[in-house]
Amino acid sequence: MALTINKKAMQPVYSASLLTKSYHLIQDYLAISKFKVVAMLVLTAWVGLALAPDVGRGVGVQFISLLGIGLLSAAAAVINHVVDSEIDSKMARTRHRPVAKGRLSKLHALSFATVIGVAGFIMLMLLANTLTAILTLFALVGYAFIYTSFLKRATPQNIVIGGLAGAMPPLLGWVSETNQMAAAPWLLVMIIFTWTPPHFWALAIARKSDYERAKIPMLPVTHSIDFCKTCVLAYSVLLAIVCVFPYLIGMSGLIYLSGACLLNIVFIYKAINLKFAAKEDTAMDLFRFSIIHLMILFIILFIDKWLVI
Ligand code: HEM
Ligand SMILES: CC(C)=CCC/C(C)=C/CC/C(C)=C/COP(=O)(O)OP(=O)(O)O
Repeated sequence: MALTINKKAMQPVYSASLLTKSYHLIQDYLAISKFKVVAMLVLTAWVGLALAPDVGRGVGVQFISLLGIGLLSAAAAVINHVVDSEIDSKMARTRHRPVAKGRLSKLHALSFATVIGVAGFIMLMLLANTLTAILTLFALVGYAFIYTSFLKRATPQNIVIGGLAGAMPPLLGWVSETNQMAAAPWLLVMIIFTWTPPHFWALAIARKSDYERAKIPMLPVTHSIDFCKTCVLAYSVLLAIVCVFPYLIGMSGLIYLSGACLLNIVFIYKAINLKFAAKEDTAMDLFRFSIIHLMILFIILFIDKWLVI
């Protein structure tokens, strides 16, 4: 009798703790996948796909192609958490990450990366094409191994060179449709490639002491904060120029051009502020704006192409 009562009393407690455990595990999986970054990568891949010549593929197949690109990007992010766990544990911004903190073992994280990575690759092979699968795999290797294991620790130009991997998704989206390379999507790659240095260096300025402590040669550490601010300003001007090219080659129209100019004026204004009139939060403000900038820019690219005649 006592046993039955106990059993009944324990059952809800057991279920609740299982539920809590699963919830925390999912939270950790999302964190090591850099879920928000991957969402942005998939947005840029989607715009690349949407701007490609229509070859009559179904929406379902397009969705699976984007899912494949997203899963391989997430796998790259998980490998980054494993390779960087020692560095992450030394930095205030990253020390609570699941692998750095020891909540997830490296083996557990790598198994997760393998499952989602293989799933993503198979999706691309079966429902997109081999070229997309191979290019996405190159991007994974570029970020997870070349940038994370080597460049990040080797040179202050780490994120300039390594940025190419994160800039690839518009090309991947385009190629998933057409099964061939073209010049136009490379312009979109160039936009993200030029956007990455001011995006990251703004954060690195605000978090310089973190990188010093972890002995990572980020630009504000190896050179000065002042020099880094000059580079941010120079790249924001370069970004404004590169953003005009989709209009110049006839890929996008006046809606895109107006939106891009407005966004880039704000970007340059904030970069000038950072260089000449910085307050405590100016660098983080620019970092946050860079994310909004890229998101709106790609949404405008889509609107310009599809919703306007
Ligand atoms: C080598 C290239 C890049 C570097 C070094 C870099 C670096 C970073 C860092 C350090 C953060 C802060 C993460 C945190 O708060 O824990 C961040 C956030 C973010 N990055 Fe980048 N990034 C790069 C490329 C990209 C690309 C290509 C995209 C998208 C197209 C992107 C989108 C984002 C987004 C959306 C966030 C905010 C994430 C959040 O709020 O959790 N980044 N980036
Ligand atoms: C297949 C494909 C498209 C792969 C690209 C994957 C990817 C997640 C790119 C984003 C780049 C990024 C967030 C870099 C920050 O790494 P960090 O180690 O400098 O930053 P952290 O200190 O926040 O980890």
